[in-house]
Amino acid sequence: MITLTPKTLSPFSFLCNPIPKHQNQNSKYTIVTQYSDSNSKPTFNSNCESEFQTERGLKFDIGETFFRHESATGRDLGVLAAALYKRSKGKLRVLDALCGCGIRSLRYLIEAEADFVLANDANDDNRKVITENLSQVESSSGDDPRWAVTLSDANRIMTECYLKRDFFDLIDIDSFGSDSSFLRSAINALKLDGLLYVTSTDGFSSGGRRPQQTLAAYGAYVRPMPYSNELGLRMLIGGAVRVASVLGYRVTPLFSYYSYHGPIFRVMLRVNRGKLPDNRNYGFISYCHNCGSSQEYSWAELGRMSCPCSDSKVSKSLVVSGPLWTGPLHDTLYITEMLHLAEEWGWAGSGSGTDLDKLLNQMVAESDPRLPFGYTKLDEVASRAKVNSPPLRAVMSTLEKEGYAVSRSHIESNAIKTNCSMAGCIRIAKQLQQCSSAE
Ligand SMILES: C[S@@+](CC[C@H](N)C(=O)[O-])C[C@H]1O[C@@H](n2cnc3c(N)ncnc32)[C@H](O)[C@@H]1O
Repeated sequence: MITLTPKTLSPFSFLCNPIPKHQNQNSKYTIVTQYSDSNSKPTFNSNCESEFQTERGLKFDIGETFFRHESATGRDLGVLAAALYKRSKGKLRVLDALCGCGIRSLRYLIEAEADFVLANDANDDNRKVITENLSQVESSSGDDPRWAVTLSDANRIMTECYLKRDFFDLIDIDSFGSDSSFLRSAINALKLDGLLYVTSTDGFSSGGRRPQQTLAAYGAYVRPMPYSNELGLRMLIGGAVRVASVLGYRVTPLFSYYSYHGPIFRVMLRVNRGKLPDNRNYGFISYCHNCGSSQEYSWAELGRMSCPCSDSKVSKSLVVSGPLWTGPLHDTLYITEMLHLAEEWGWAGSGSGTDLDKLLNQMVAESDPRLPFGYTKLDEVASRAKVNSPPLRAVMSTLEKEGYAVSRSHIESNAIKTNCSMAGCIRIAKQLQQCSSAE
């Protein structure tokens, strides 16, 4: 058994040329450093110090592992995306690279019906609890193992898989802080058209207060803007775009999810052969503190940044972040199918009474291709219009009546996504104030 602590990590930076991937790669899984021992199935006994948890009806133990109840929604989304992948491809091999207690592995096995899950965590102490949890699932189906546990550094296990041409359909990177150091080996260990689910919890730098850190971790200089949490998602995707392109791959997001618990930024990416998008979807975003408008710039336009407002203070007022992913945050078709699957499973739809229902519906609405990046906070509109904060529903229905595209934002409750300018929103806020004063 090889057990490494994060400090013994090698970044494997010598691996510059990816091994060719084959879509239907069926090689037998042989490289795990430690298989679970299926003959010594543990029982859940009353001597356990920690109590069992349940999630979507599944029982599991967390022992002394790091576990966040608040991440259940992120796990729901991962399972839905994985289940759709399995339905369309007929096969699903998952690498849960930083598995904690193994709850994701369990859910990928049971709910997404993964054919095989490799549950890995660098912490040797987690072995018992991961194995206990996964032992609820038969360890093999015929001659084929259904799951295995390794206690290795994530980069090491992913690189070993890559070198053995043992590719996965889905790799889940649920890391502390930034995901950046795992991206290269994860992308290498994925099958073509595979899914990469990455997480970042370094909300401080995503908020734009640490541009030097975001530059180091994600290759993007990110400044504070009113929609900083969306920039955090765009920075995460942009970081993956950059690493993937070095290796000859391109990534596109299936969904992007922000949760204020943490805060946590999660994106599900599809990885395929390709290059950086041509001046599209990977560029710069500006925000003018003077007029509140935002713009997108390609690399070619870098020297020509200015704000449409003609105020002389403009150059001081304009802040720019990038390079970032500037394309869609969700794949409309995929997220819609996820919503339908959630309804089929009783996780969403009438009577489910869950936040997942609301979240998926908002994500579908957000994925309207007419909507630009960012969102407009109604408090900012009110402050610029010098009126009370306008009611969200009234603003949305006025915008719709005027022919604008509009949706709520899953990231910020009192904000809208719209293709109406800040000036237009200010006008509407003033009109609404006048109407309410006249009543
Ligand atoms: C955020 S927790 C995982 C939570 C789990 N995925 C869940 O949904 O409950 C991060 C885990 O990564 C493990 N870890 C930290 N650094 C690692 C590394 N370099 N390689 C593998 N595992 C690592 C920690 O032991 C911890 O269990």
